[in-house]
Amino acid sequence: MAETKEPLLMVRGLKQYFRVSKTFTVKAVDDISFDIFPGETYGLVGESGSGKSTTGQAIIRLYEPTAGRIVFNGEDISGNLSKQQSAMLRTNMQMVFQDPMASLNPYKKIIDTIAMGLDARFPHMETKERNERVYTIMEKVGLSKSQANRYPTQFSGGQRQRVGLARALIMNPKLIIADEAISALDVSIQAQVVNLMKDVQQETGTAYLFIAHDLSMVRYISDHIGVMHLGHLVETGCTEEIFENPVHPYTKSLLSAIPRMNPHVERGRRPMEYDPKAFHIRYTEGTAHSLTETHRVLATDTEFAEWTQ
Ligand SMILES: Nc1ncnc2c1ncn2[C@@H]1O[C@H](COP(=O)(O)OP(=O)(O)OP(=O)(O)O)[C@@H](O)[C@H]1O
Repeated sequence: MAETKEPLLMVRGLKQYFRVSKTFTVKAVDDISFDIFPGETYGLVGESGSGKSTTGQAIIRLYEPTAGRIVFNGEDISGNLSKQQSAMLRTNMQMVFQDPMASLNPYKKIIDTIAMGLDARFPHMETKERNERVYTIMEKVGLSKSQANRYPTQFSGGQRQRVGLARALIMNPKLIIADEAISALDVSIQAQVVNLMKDVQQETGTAYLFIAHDLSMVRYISDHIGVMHLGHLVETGCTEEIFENPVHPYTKSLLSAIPRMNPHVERGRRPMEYDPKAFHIRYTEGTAHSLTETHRVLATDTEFAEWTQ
């Protein structure tokens, strides 16, 4: 079981603030902690602006974290990175973005886009081997070798996202951060890409940080889920626990907003009002050997007692 292993990624007290003016600081991510285990998927959900993307970007070190610790693959990567740590990160952690068209260079052939990581990391690799590796990975994501010399505009949205996944997979990463990777796709294509991601995970053992707002897809792919609201991780636990027994009012409100076919259920949607400043992390440390094993909720002691009665 995943929980008996050491976490692949440990995030502790991560804060990512942006100073936008002399007097105003955006607390995009405010003191969040969670673990991702090797080969598992951690779904990060929450409304727009809740800090999901910033969390992913801080983890892959597009930013210098304001505070907190990020331990990845046994290395503390929260401070200044050594050359060796940067190389480790560029190989073992990859990102797949929301808009495949915007993240692919339209003037670059697919073969060269997919090989970008290889070219940077192994500049002296023989062309034959490099191309063979690209063809293998293309096949893995359901693209054919004959498409390698085409340009992004010659692909559909779903195919472009397969290219994005191939570009990440070619480095054989331990963690892929998929930031709204399926949101721009048609619903039927979303399912195909998510199934592909699951298959790839089975085969390669890569872990995912799956950032999304579509809760049904998140439920389908994730082992654990974290719910973000206004920069806070208000609740985290295993997927079934969160869906079957949500504790935090925000999670309840988010789940109640999933569209249902039944009109009576539709009427039961609940708005959510609470003052996030009044909350603190009730369960910061799990009593068992892993943090994510404990269903953690951001709440005051009294509120927590009330919800769990
Ligand atoms: N570089 C930045 N400078 C200033 N503010 C930022 C920056 N990046 C993000 N923010 C702010 O941080 C907050 C969180 O943004 P973030 O993009 O992480 O949210 P999100 O949950 O991913 O939302 P979405 O789903 O819309 O992308 C927002 O208020 C955003 O405006």
